[in-house]
Amino acid sequence: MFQTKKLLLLGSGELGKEVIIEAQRLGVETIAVDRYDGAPAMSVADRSYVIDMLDHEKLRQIVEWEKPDFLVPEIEAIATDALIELEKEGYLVVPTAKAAQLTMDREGIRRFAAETLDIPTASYHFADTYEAFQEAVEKIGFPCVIKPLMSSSGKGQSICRSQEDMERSWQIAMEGGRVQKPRVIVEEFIRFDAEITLLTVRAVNGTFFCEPIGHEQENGDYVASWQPHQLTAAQLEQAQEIAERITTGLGGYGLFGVELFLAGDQVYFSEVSPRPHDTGMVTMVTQQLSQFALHVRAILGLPITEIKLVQPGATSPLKADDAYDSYRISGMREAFQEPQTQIRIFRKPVTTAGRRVAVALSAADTVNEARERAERARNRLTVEGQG
Ligand SMILES: Nc1ncnc2c1ncn2[C@@H]1O[C@H](COP(=O)(O)OP(=O)(O)OP(=O)(O)O)[C@@H](O)[C@H]1O
Ligand SMILES: NCC(=O)N[C@@H]1O[C@H](COP(=O)([O-])[O-])[C@@H](O)[C@H]1O
Ligand SMILES: [Mg+2]
Repeated sequence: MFQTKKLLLLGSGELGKEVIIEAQRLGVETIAVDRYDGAPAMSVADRSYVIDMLDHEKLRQIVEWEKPDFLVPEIEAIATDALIELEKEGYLVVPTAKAAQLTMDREGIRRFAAETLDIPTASYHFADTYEAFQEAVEKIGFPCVIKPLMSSSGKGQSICRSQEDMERSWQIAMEGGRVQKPRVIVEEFIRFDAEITLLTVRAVNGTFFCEPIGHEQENGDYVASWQPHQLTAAQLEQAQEIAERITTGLGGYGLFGVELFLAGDQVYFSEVSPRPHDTGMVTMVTQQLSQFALHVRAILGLPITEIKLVQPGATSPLKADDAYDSYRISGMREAFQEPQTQIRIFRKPVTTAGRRVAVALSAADTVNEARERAERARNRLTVEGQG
């Protein structure tokens, strides 16, 4: 029998699917877990489980049953207190249980970055009643950004521009959060020139940075990403210093997506994913080792040498316009007219309005050309739904 390590993935979306593929390439046995059946990574894993990952006991049961060598969170919404316990019992949580716990909600990571590590961020306040929210908005001033503590891909997020927006912003946050805890972060609105993800790998032989990835967001969810994004020498130095400090603070081995805002000479930390990042899907066409391959190598305790950017590239995500119980994606023949273009179809079983279902990835001699190619390819794809 082939003896190998076992990796258990908590969260099985499009990013986890690529992690599993990379782990399998290195001979690792893979188990995918998510809250619903037919999640993308499940189709490529050795086996899978469907549980409520916020349920401490259920999570523990699966871990005790499978006894994995690596517990790899793929989303934030996990019973992280169970991960803390399991780590104490000797399980290896990627990158660390502390990283999973601090990034599970916005308060943990924001306080850690701004208050413990003294890293520059937008000013912020937390509120768990409408009255406290009103006070927080008053302190921060308009415009400000309102987000539920536990959400991702912009769910529940809004910009509050004036007194008239306040009730609406509170309501959006209450409906968009993942747990029914009425707590929000009110953030100063940063008028940034650009925002980037700095993929940072902590491996057995040191910390490595990928070329910065530029991206654009609409309603808190990404709509375009490209690599490289040119930074001035001063910006790059600050960005790498922030990334080094935050990832050292979280510890462990793995890849992190450090989200930063660039405003003039100032670099602000926004948040960090202790795992591959959606905007980092671009590395599947730009780097010799994608963010997923780097994550797996680092997790396994294997060394990383140079991270080579082979050519500029860009991504353009395809989102469903509505909720469909049954749907198909058409237009691949037309999309593939674009040179140096690939498509990843995630095969999510159902859609909701705005749910990401596929991504177009293009390479070119310049970032601009790659962006145009990816966007044209994605525009030729359509989500045709029923029900
Ligand atoms: N304080 C801010 N000032 C200006 N823009 C902001 C601010 N906070 C967030 N944004 C915008 O909203 C986007 C999403 O915010 P954030 O990353 O906090 O949300 P998220 O739900 O965690 O998204 P994801 O899970 O995709 O990373 C940011 O990338 C940025 O474009
Ligand atoms: N910004 C975080 C992010 O992109 N996470 C990715 O989206 C999946 C959830 O998608 P869903 O909400 O469509 O199920 C997650 O499992 C992960 O792969
Ligand atoms: Mg973000």
